[in-house]
Amino acid sequence: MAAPAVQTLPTGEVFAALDTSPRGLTSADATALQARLGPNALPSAGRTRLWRELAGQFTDLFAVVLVLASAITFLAYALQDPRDVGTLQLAVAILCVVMLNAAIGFAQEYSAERTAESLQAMVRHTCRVLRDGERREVPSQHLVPGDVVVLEAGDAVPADCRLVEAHEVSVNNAALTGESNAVGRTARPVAAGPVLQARNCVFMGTDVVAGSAKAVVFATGTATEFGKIFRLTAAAPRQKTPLQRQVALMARRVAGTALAIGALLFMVRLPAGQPFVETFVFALGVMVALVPEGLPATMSVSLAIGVRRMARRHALVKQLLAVEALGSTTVVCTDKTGTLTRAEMTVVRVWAGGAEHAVTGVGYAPDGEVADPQSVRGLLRAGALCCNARLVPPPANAGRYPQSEQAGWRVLGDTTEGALLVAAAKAGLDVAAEEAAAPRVAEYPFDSGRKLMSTVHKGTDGDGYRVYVKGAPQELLDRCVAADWAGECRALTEALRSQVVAANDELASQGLRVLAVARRPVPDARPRQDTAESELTLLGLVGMLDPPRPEVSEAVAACQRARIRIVMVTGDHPLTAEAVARRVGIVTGPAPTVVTGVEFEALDDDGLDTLLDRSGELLLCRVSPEDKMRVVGALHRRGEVVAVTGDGANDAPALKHADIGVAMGASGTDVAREAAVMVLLDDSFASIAAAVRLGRSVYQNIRKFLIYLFSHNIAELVPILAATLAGFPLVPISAVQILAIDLGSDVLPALALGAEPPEPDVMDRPPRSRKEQLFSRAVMGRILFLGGIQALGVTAVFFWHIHASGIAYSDFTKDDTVYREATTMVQAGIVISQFFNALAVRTDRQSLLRVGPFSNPWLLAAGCFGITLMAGISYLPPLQALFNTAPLAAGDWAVLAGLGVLLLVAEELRKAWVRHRTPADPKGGTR
Ligand SMILES: Nc1ncnc2c1ncn2[C@@H]1O[C@H](COP(=O)(O)OP(=O)(O)OP(=O)(O)O)[C@@H](O)[C@H]1O
Repeated sequence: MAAPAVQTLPTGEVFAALDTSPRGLTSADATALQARLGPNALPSAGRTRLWRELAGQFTDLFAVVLVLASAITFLAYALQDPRDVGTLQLAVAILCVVMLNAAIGFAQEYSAERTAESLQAMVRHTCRVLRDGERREVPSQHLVPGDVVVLEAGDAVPADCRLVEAHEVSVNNAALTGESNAVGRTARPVAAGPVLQARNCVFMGTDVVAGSAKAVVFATGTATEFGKIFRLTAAAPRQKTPLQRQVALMARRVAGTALAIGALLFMVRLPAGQPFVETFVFALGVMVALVPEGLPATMSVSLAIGVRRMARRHALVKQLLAVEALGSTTVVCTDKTGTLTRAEMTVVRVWAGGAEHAVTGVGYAPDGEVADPQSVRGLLRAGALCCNARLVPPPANAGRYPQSEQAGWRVLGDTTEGALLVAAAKAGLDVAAEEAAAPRVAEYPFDSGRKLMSTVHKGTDGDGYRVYVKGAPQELLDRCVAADWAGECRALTEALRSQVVAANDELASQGLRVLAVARRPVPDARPRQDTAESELTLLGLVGMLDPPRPEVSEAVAACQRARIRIVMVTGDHPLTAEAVARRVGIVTGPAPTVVTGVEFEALDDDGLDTLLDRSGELLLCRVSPEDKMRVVGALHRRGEVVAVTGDGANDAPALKHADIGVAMGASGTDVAREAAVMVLLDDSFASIAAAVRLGRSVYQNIRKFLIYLFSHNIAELVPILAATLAGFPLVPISAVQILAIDLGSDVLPALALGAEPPEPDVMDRPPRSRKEQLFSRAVMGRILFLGGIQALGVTAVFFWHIHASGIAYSDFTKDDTVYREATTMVQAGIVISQFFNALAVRTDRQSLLRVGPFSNPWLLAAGCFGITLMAGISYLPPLQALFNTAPLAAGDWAVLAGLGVLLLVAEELRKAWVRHRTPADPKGGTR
């Protein structure tokens, strides 16, 4: 197969040169060729990345600081005389911290990558291809050279192909050439030269941005031009979300504070007569212990859990950023067809010559009837000839599997067109025979800016050609000069025009999508588009029913409770839009603001701002993708966090511009899916609402474990400072004990908090402000409150135990049993109160009893693990030796448990007070 010459061949010779035919390959040939050539895919990234990822964990700033601290501690141990085994333990413990941290970070990144891969696999990558003379939809991986593919605006080009038919087609070759402007393509032969420059070829990795085409595949997989230049070298660095950056910044600040506290302790204790090396090692230990090592990893795990939960609710998030932004969404601009409705169009009314005709039947099965079919056959024939969609009958074995999804009739292509084909069949038309009798010679494809589509056909009686046009009635009516009135051609007078408009309004107000159909004769096969679409004769109107999705009303209500504004942005008629909006609950009031594309375009920026200022229900109808982009930009400027849905190729700019671009996974184009950060597998609005709910809960969960983790730092630090100030010669809790808490008993509850299910009232609050800092005053306040109670408790327990012994401060040594018991009580006190703390932080302002103290079993298990570990540290001799601890009496445990309960009660009282003070939580955010 001489690929370089393929561009020079006349279209008729392309098929033979590529061993195929205009009917495409046979399935058997395609399967055999696939077995020989392999799938049409590019190899995935090499495995070496794993090692790079692992190594990357040790180059992190925290890791470097900790490795240095460990090296200094080893050195200190070597210089000590006599050598203290505790110093060695500390050095080893710090190294363990580094290892553990690297392991968590690595596991998290590895699983995030696997998740991304499996999410990727959930999005369909299919293309339309002719096999055995029939149009089929197959996975792009199954393409082989010789396949004849059908391309439409919005498709990603699945392989390198030579065009054999091109209708106003243009492609974006940016991925291949860097040139981002759309370039026109033709089916005509071009001169020999580099294939990449051939204007009659399209290439894998590029997108069709307009028009439609038929093309023969000449190279697949690694043999494509894209495959040749494709190198999966270093993957693009993964962007950190603002939330991750905030946490990283905070962790760094805390690390800086820890360093300062370490230095302060060193300076305070040294003049108090403590030996230099020991004091230095102690200060270093405190510093290391206060650094929140596992925090960034816990944060990423929590985001990754959010991503997985969203995937389960049919929302695939391509960037972590979206998880975060979803939680603060304030406006959702949503499409109508497919998102709020099922996109299952059925023609129920046909209007022609002043009379309305009902059509019966549901779904795409052509079983039903058109009242008085004779009088609408011409209209339905024209509509059906001007379609690219195909009706697919149920498979032969469907009878055996009546429940199967495939059992019914399906539409391949646009469902609006599918409905027209079904209506034509119900009127007794054989569309295939009509197509054969009046073959199509040219096409001006549908685009949502023009809202029209036209095709040119050979006249059946051999006299010239006919143009058939279908599209939005308003647009089409403007181009009509006459109307077919029961077989008679009448001039379209103002009176007649108003009759058509009234019929259109009547159909639209029932929530029907209305299409007008028209025709005109032309002398030649390739009229200019503006000629083809002017001086038309109107044939009539077709009204289609597209029922709302049942789950949407509830999701709309949830968004309204969550004070998220829903703006419907549709290309449809205002009355259709309003009827559907009422049905799903987007419009409830008597007078929603309905703005059409024409009115919208007349608005300047100030006018647009005033429009958006008006609170209340807003419907934007008959708008183009450019208008959508403008509205997103204006909302964005006003500080709103905007989620916008899109499916077409020209929705891409709006999807990119929005905070959360949401593409339709089932019906959307490849281009839209690439531009979006979230893909809805089921196209449903309800999935957006579900994702917002999960996004909010991810943010809440992150706040929960931040409060949990940072509050215990206070409990670790305060007793040390108190002892230093009180002149007690030893530390109430050693660095190794602190590390045991940070890495032994605290990590799992923090992870369990990150996986908390959404709180029941998460959608009953307004969105969090975009400006709200993660470490808001409220969060800091809670850290101090909870940490303060713990700190006071354990400090009191320590000094009470020391004082009760009656021994003077200066007589205490490290080996003293009373000291070892006291220090064990401090450590156990923190572990136990952290268990209660974890329960306390589960809710922001609700009583824990409302969510149920036992509703997160992972958290309870993690807490029990921590307490068991602590019991081991207290009772097992080897651990006693390692941590310098002693066995506690039952009464001691009871006192410590009392401390935990006290913390929980204090927090419940605080929540009750907050609920009493701000019952409606008007500001949102800090709850
Ligand atoms: N295949 C088609 N051929 C001709 N006209 C069409 C076709 N599909 C839709 N239209 C007309 O164009 C109008 C706009 O359709 P378009 O698909 O751009 O709207 P949309 O913004 O996607 O609508 P929605 O919000 O309902 O999803 C429709 O109301 C219909 O009248």
